Amino acid sequence: MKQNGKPTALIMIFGATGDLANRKLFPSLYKLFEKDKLSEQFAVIGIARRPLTNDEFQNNVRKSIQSASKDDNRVDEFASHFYYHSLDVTDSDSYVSLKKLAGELDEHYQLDGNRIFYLAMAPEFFGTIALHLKEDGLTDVNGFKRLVIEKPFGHDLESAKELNNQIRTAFSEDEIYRIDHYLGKEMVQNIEVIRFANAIFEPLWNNRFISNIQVTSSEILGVEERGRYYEKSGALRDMVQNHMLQMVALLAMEPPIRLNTEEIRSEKVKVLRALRPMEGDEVEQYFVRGQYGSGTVSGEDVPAYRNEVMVSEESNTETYVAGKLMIDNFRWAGVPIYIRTGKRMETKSTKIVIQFKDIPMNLYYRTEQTLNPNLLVIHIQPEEGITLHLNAKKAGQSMEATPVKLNFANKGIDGINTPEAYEKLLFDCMRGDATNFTHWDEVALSWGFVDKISEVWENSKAKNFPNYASGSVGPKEADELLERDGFFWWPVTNLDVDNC
Ligand SMILES: NC(=O)C1=CN([C@@H]2O[C@H](COP(=O)(O)OP(=O)(O)OC[C@H]3O[C@@H](n4cnc5c(N)ncnc54)[C@H](OP(=O)(O)O)[C@@H]3O)[C@@H](O)[C@H]2O)C=CC1
Ligand SMILES: O=C1O[C@H](COP(=O)(O)O)[C@@H](O)[C@H](O)[C@H]1O
Repeated sequence: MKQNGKPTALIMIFGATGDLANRKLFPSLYKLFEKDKLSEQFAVIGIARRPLTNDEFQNNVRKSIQSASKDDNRVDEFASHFYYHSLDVTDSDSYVSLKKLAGELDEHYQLDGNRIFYLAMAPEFFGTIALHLKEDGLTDVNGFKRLVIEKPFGHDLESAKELNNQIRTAFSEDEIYRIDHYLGKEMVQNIEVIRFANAIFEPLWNNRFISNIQVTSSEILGVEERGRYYEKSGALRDMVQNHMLQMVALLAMEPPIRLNTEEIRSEKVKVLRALRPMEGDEVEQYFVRGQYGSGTVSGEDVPAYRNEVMVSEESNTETYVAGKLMIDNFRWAGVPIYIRTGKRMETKSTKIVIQFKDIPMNLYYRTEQTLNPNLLVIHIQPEEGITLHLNAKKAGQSMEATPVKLNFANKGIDGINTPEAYEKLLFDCMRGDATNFTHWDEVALSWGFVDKISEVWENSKAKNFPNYASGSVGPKEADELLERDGFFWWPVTNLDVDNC
């Protein structure tokens, strides 16, 4: 049910005193409220163990959105919708009082029994919470019930299946919203539009015209305080299984017959099914792992991964992955899709470069000039936009060609203030649009692919770790991966919209 077309719901945030809730969820909800996308009929119950009064919790909420707003009255009004319930999620008894509070708020705000359960907690609790929600009757409602679940969704295919079975006892697949925050990014959502709304791209979007695709997501940050989690995860599970493969699926999928959740997901699933599987001894041929050593980042000396807090001095965990993916279907046969992601790199940048094949005959050969390949660059972050690299005539008497760039930058458009990924995703969830969340089939196929690689890496110690310095572009083996195919990584720094 909606009020003036706006969604109404009771949102229960499990892990409401944590980092994610404070840094992302409260500010995103506030943005929706400020933009008048939330009706007055909403309430939030924050859940965590530590004892807090409603007033203390509302103060925390106010603090978390301080930088997002100057309007104190709006902030107070927003915070008044927040309630706190202290509960240990493993303690069966405490769900009874949570149910009572939920019922009272439902009535007070006339929420029509709509409930969103947002699990912003460590994944080991996901199954327990879902079971309690069902057993203790919190999911017995007249309205909709939706479960929003954070990553990581399992550690491998087997554990992901186990977790999925647990949450499926309480929620059906279409009630589960598995967050991949990359799917909430403006320019990731734009991939579909660039491809399917432009006559000049879609006819060329195949192995006849594209020579290779490069997807880079590099970070300046190291592992920070997340050593305990990251040691068991590594870049493969942390970034490749989800964000990187999701971007690849969007780039490679067939045009869906309709722009709805089922059709788009079904096309993405087909891409993941077509990923060329690797046998154990092929992993080294297709994938490169790296771990950062000490170095200088943005003028500051930083320690090696092995010297970070909660990290073993002999850690075999990768903080960098580069890989070559082959999609064995009619459209993509023979086109390598290279991916790379790493921590403590020289720059923060997520970019997609589509490199087109050279034209069949270079008419400008007499000038002994090598033409640059046409590139379409999709700038995901920090800058958002598109650059098309072309060749044009150099001004003057000669017929020499010179590279030119056509740019579109989101920030160049008046009034555009791209919403944060979490803002978009929360709104989608409230509206019941699951397109930008991952379906179980996508999760299972991604784990199936990644498990092959992690099995090999876990059973063979990387002899050369650390193999790249903090602040660098990663290990040399990643360059060799492309050199073997006659390609090179397009440097992400020179392709910026701002540099054009
Ligand atoms: N932080 C981020 O940017 C991102 C986080 N995630 C994922 O989101 C989830 C939460 O991350 P994050 O916010 O960083 O984690 P934090 O460690 O900061 O927060 C954990 C929260 O869980 C609560 N909690 C812990 N144990 C219990 C318990 N037994 N019963 C009730 N509450 C409990 C804690 O409060 P208390 O101690 O008071 O009980 C706290 O509110 C994780 O799955 C993480 O992987 C995903 C992407 C980004
Ligand atoms: O999910 C994760 O993503 C972040 C990178 O996200 P971005 O939006 O800043 O590109 C990464 O730092 C983190 O390790 C990972 O868990």
